[in-house]
Amino acid sequence: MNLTVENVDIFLGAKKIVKGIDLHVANHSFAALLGPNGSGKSTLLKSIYRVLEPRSGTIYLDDLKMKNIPVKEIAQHISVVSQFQSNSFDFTVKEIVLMGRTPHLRALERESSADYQLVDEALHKTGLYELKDRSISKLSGGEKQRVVLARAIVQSPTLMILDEPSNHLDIKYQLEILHIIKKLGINALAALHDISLAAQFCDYIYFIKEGEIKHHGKPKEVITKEILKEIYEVECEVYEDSRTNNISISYYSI
Ligand SMILES: Nc1ncnc2c1ncn2[C@@H]1O[C@H](COP(=O)(O)OP(=O)(O)OP(=O)(O)O)[C@@H](O)[C@H]1O
Repeated sequence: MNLTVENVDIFLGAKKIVKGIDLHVANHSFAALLGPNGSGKSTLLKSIYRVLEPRSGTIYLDDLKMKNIPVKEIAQHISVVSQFQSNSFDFTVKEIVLMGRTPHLRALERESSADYQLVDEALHKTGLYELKDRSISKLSGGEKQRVVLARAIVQSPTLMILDEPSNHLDIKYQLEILHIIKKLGINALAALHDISLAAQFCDYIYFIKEGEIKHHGKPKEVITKEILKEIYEVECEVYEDSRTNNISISYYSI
């Protein structure tokens, strides 16, 4: 499903944290939300996956207002990858991943062999198959992060919302997780901190600062030293690697 955020304001307590944001993720694209600590990325994402209610503005899935769509139906379309919540310590990896099928089951319906097949595929994709019978409490931070991604994949979403999905991951798995998301070919919106990786994998970038979208565009249009200085207050040079065509950024020390 396509996501449209229209003129959204979000308050936390008395403070306006997100200010008049417009954003659009459509046509199987992968968009990144980039910005400094405290700029409002998680707050905006939480309003999209309905943990926070915007004070004003409208969020649409296709042309339906999100607040009018039943929660179960939303869960059939949107999956969320955020930080792992540690309240599921008794479950195995496979059991947690299987929970991703719940929105697609009727009351008391048992999972079918097709559901288990999806789980096995997601475990292979995320490099977790060997760990499938291990208790979630016995995983490293990065392994838990991959379990959350695997569960989100088996949910078969048409829109994935990710809040710093590669936070705990080493570089191999950062590359893999972004590659997996890209290959899903669905709409995805991810808050990220690594600008070069966002440039490499994302189709479109939104730069947020102090709760406002300051710039947006294709990676090569908006990842410039001038914009990075404005957003992050650091000096840098932006290069294009002639062999890979990827953007690389060299920062000056402060
Ligand atoms: N309950 C609250 N009341 C007031 N302000 C809050 C509350 N919760 C968070 N904030 C503030 O809201 C701002 C936005 O936080 P948010 O988590 O959305 O930022 P972020 O861009 O995701 O940051 P990071 O990159 O550090 O994860 C921060 O300045 C934070 O201190």
